[in-house]
Amino acid sequence: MNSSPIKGIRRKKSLLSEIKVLVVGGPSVGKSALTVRYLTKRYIGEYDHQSENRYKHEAMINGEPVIFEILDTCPKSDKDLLAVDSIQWADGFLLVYSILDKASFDYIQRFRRHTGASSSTIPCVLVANKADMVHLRQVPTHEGEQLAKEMECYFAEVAAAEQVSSIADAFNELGREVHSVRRRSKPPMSSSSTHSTPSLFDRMLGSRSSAGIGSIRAYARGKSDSALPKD
Ligand SMILES: Nc1nc2c(ncn2[C@@H]2O[C@H](COP(=O)(O)OP(=O)(O)OP(=O)(O)O)[C@@H](O)[C@H]2O)c(=O)[nH]1
Repeated sequence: MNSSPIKGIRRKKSLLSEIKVLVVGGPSVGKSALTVRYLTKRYIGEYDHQSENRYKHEAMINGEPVIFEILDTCPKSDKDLLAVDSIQWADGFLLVYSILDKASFDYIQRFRRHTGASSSTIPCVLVANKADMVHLRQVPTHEGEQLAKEMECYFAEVAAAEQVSSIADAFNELGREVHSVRRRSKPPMSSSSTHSTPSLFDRMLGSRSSAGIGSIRAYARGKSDSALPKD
């Protein structure tokens, strides 16, 4: 696995706003299935588990065209939290666990402790995948809801295997959160300017004198939607 994915990305000058999304979660929770569902509307059952994948995708957020740059990560094990440079790179985290796998829920909680991630430090959304297999559920809905409440972020139970629009909703919600942070952290700029959100690393540096990452700055509380959306 390339531990430094950022270096591999050739940055072109673009008039569009870019939103860099890190898809985070333990092994086999469905990160690739969700990402490809979002990008192509198709479900592909099996993916290469050896390498990270990067994608670019144009979308409309708040009526504005944006480029989503998506890094679909590939941890080697439940213990493998992501490299710092991947974390620094991101404008937002799409946090994924599987409702069938308690260890994958624990992975997100460890990632949260590792990074201090919450919507008050960096935009994030929490997605519980494989909701088509409720009979094998290991993580109750209320535990996902509770974690999202603590992180002040959007939450949805979804099934990459069966749904399209609910997965797009999660990516779009993350895009809106990133936009919201940018609006709050920057003075108005001309519409032809490109934008970038202060990275988590910038925020960490900016918070050295304060109590921790979580104390840097709060912004709009995300909404929570625990119901399995019907496409
Ligand atoms: N039942 C069900 N299976 C799913 C769903 N999404 C993904 N899967 C299956 O879960 C397995 C893992 O999916 P991936 O998308 O490769 O998971 P990943 O998180 O990218 O895996 P790594 O790259 O190893 O970290 C595959 O067999 C998928 O077919 C879902 O919504 N429901």
